[in-house]
Amino acid sequence: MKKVLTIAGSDCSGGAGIQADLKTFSAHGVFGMSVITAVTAQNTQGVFAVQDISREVIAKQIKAIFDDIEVDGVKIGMVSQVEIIQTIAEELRRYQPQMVVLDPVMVSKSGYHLLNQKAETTLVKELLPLALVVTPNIPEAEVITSLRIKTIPEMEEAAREIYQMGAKNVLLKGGHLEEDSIDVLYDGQEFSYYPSPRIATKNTHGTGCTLSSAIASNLALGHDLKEAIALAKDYITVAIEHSLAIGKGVGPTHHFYTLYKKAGLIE
Ligand SMILES: Nc1ncnc2c1ncn2[C@@H]1O[C@H](COP(=O)(O)OP(=O)(O)O)[C@@H](O)[C@H]1O
Ligand SMILES: Cc1ncc(COP(=O)(O)OP(=O)(O)O)c(N)n1
Repeated sequence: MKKVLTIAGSDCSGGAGIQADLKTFSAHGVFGMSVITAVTAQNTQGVFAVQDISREVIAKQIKAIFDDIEVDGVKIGMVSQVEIIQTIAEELRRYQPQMVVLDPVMVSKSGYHLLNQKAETTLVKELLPLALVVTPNIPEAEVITSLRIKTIPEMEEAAREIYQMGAKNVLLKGGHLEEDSIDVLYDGQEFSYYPSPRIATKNTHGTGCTLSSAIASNLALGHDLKEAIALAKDYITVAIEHSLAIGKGVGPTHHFYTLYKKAGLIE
């Protein structure tokens, strides 16, 4: 069985972070493991508190996994502080996993800063070069490049700029566009496009976490990057189409719709 690791924060309400990542891994039939970087108190309405895990404990979690288990894929999500980013980068340089997907989580949908603003440049400098692909959403790409992004040509320009900062591949997600939800991949040579019609739902909590974990799973399963993204895009589209009206705010996506359907558990 392929083994995939998420290095990310915990979302106690189960919609994003570590919890979304582990559900995504299970839905892909890979064995999920987690290094927790922070514990958040959040739900479908907002983020109320964050407790970072110490850099020593983060380093020890990474060591415990890599010293014992072969890791086929890694996804990096919430990494809130400069010291935490430096620790993760040091450990990844030591263990050198090849299939690393970096989701540069900055601000939650509810507007909470999950990444300390001082850490934005550290994330780009330390983690970008270690990733096979980085998956910013439009607001994150705007922060990284200082460009304004509203259109596909503007997404292409930003993806090129992030590539020039040291990323091997850039997948700029289009969930924040006004019309269709088109994700744009730049590999340094050409652009590839992953379109889907915009699904009319407010329940999109954890979409970015889910997409990056699905890409990491597909890479671990042996797909090349373009296939891994295409399959992940299909997965997130179904998960959003069948998203769950849980809680009073922005509900989570459905990770097991296809599995439950095949098993006859839902109509
Ligand atoms: N309403 C929507 N309809 C269809 N796809 C969506 C919708 N919202 C987000 N997506 C898709 O979900 C994935 C995550 O994108 P996005 O929401 O931009 O990330 P984030 O959660 O990091 O803000 C992308 O593949 C994007 O195209
Ligand atoms: C612990 C934690 N990590 C990441 C996020 C952001 O997740 P994302 O998939 O970008 O979804 P939204 O929060 O933007 O809906 C998070 N909220 N918590």
